[in-house]
Amino acid sequence: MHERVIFLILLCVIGMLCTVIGFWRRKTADAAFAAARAAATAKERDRYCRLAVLAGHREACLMFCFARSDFFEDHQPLKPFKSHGIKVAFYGYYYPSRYADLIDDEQRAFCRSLYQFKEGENHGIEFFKACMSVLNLDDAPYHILFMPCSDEFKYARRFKRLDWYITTHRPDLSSGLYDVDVFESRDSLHEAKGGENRILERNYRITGNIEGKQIIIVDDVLTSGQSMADYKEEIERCGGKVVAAIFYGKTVTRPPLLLIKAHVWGGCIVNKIKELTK
Ligand SMILES: O=C(O)c1cc(=O)[nH]c(=O)n1[C@@H]1O[C@H](COP(=O)(O)O)[C@@H](O)[C@H]1O
Repeated sequence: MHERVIFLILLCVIGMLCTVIGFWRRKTADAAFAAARAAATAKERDRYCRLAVLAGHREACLMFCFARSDFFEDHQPLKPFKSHGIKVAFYGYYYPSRYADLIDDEQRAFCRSLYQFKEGENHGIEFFKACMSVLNLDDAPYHILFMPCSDEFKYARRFKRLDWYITTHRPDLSSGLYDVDVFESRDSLHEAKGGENRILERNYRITGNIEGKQIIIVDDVLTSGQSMADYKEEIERCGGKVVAAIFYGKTVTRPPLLLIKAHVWGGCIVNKIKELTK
């Protein structure tokens, strides 16, 4: 009986200790995360962000991962890679707006320029030139096909200045802006349900003659690559051959939080060992 009481008291003490430690751990994590968000320099931001990750802050994990895209991403801007059997290059990482508080000024500025490209306020010529040059294709001429978007108006507004640039400045290329008829509006793709298995409704048809042409696809954002693969299928059905695709942005991927935590904990342990063995 006596032992039982002692055991229960011990359990209560342990429970209370865990609650207090958990409370202060959360407070520390919140404070470190707030400091990371307010940090004036990248170094300070990195330091506080690491502290917040060590204290288990979820959003800090994402912030840390977005700051180290060179480590966590499989693909880097302007470094071509293969996706769905297509050679692909992109200009920079796109961070969806829900992550706006977790990225730095430079990343935010890039996303702003991407939105401006989507809205037709940014012509995208720098993006186009940069991506085309890293593709290293040497079998011109190539025919450029733009990805049909949610309606005809947005399609023309987004790509008309690239069409102008290609027709006036690039004798090695031809523009297929008018090869595609976007005949009805559809919902924005990222709102479509089903993730990578979503059913894509085609709101366009290819009306131009692309038979035998070597095609390069141009789009604003690459996320899963599903719409690129679907467009490739339709282009090939019409007799074109897709040789590459370029994107203004690639949606950043989110590795498992455990991987991010392991990276930060690993770095912390290595630093401590270095300090002790100095
Ligand atoms: O404008 C969109 O629908 C859109 C928003 C967004 O946050 N992410 C995004 O990828 N998209 C569009 O979705 C298409 C790419 O999606 P995936 O087919 O998954 O690669 C592109 O045409 C983008 O314009």
